[in-house]
Amino acid sequence: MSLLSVRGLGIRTRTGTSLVRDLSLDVGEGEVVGIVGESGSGKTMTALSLLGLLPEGVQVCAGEAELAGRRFLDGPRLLARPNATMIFQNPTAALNPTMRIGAQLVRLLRFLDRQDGVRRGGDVRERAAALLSSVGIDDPAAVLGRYPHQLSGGMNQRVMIAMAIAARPALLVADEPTTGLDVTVQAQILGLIRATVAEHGVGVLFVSHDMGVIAQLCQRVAVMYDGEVREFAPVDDIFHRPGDAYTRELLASAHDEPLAEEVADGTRAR
Ligand SMILES: Nc1ncnc2c1ncn2[C@@H]1O[C@H](COP(=O)(O)OP(=O)(O)OP(=O)(O)O)[C@@H](O)[C@H]1O
Repeated sequence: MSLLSVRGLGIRTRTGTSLVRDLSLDVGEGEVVGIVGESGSGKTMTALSLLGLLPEGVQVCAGEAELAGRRFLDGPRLLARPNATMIFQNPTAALNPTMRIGAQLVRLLRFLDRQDGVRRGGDVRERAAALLSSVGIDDPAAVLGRYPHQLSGGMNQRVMIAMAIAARPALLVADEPTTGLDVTVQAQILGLIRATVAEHGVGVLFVSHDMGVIAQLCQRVAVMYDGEVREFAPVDDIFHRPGDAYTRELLASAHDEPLAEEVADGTRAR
């Protein structure tokens, strides 16, 4: 059974411009599903709609979505907050610039405790430090005392991922989380997402315009063009047997012969 199931999703502006049409996809437990496509194809709107985070003036107009068997989206109505969290492209902007990392994490953990109605033992600051360790931050005590602008983009992205998994979501939605990071840091963050999937069994919906990143991380891929899914298939099919002319165009423009070889010889991590 799918963890996330989206059927016939439609998104439009309040003035009637259609942004996404009849989009269907699903994500299994422990699976990373990519959404790829050129700028403006509707990837971000799709991701935001699933968390009830569409910008002012943009709304879901059709379709339904279920997470772990519970319907949370029914046409324009968000029935419940899905057990999903989001990782954004620009972590430094997504964090509060005026608060130290420790204060932000403590506030989040207290909020989550209240939400769960659970009184957890242990010092909340220690739990915050443990959370940072779990995302590969070697000196959590020092990082807790810093402001976001005092950390690198990659470090802030680790903090964002720590915050995203603190809520123990069933689904992580990541929108270009490695765009703008240098290649080495990008590889580390992708490794962290992979490790998170392995450890917590979450499903991931991973938005990217980068076919290379998609090849490294995803098991299945939805290719979007102009608000529609043109092809939804296993990553090997997308790279080796693309069924849609637009997918072939996207691959050609990515100039990623080496990546296709990686997929073929199995050196690509899954
Ligand atoms: N706040 C908004 N109000 C109205 N239309 C919007 C808004 N934000 C984006 N759009 C439009 O929605 C369409 C889909 O945009 P979206 O951001 O989902 O594309 P994308 O595939 O994620 O592109 P990118 O890779 O550049 O982020 C585009 O035509 C865009 O202009």
